[in-house]
Amino acid sequence: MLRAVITDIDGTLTDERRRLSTCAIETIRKLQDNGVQVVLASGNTSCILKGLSKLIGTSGTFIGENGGVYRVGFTGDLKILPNRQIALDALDLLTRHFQEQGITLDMYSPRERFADVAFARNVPVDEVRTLLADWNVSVLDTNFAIHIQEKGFSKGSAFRHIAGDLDIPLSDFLAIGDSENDTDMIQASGTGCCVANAVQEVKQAADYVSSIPYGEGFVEVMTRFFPHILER
Ligand SMILES: O=C(O)COP(=O)(O)O
Ligand SMILES: [Mg+2]
Repeated sequence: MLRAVITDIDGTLTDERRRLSTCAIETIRKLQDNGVQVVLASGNTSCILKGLSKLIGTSGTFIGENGGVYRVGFTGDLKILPNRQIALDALDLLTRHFQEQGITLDMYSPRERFADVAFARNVPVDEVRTLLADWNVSVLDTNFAIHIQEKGFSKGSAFRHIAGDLDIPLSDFLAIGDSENDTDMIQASGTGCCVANAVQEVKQAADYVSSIPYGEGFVEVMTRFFPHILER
């Protein structure tokens, strides 16, 4: 039985300019108030996730940095899993490579990250992947940023830890997202969904794709799967 939701943020609860959708927030509050645990799962930093959990009104459980960090409930400790040094060493190589082309990487929240590194998409992600092909790192393009992290960590891997800690089977979760960093989380859940603006890889992994994009698409999916709460 569906009793928890794990949701991506950028592109799923926001519009294309990263502004939170107010109807998605209202929907999360109704779910949470009616006993459906809502977990945020994002490439964003734990600072942002702590604030959003409180201000949106979720369960307090979140995944940050694409599975590099997670916390269970508002009082849980922040768990930091990967070795960030590997990502920093890879970043060094990228910085020198793009510097030679006169391009400076535009880093996102470098001081607030414990597990990965993230930068703007003003360099070709394929070139980044080629440069790091032999490294023990994953390269993720979220449509909002490029992230580098030690291999073996993802939203899906942190999701398994969280489901175990909460004692809720993965099959009782609905997962929803939009980008390649959401694919394994969507596959691991009992009900995998995505919004209409999702990339093709995610649409293929999902059981259900909304007909409308972004936050309104999130509301559409939740109304379909939790009609007893949201259609009242
Ligand atoms: O941080 C990003 O690049 C994207 O974040 P998201 O995982 O919430 O879409
Ligand atoms: Mg996203």
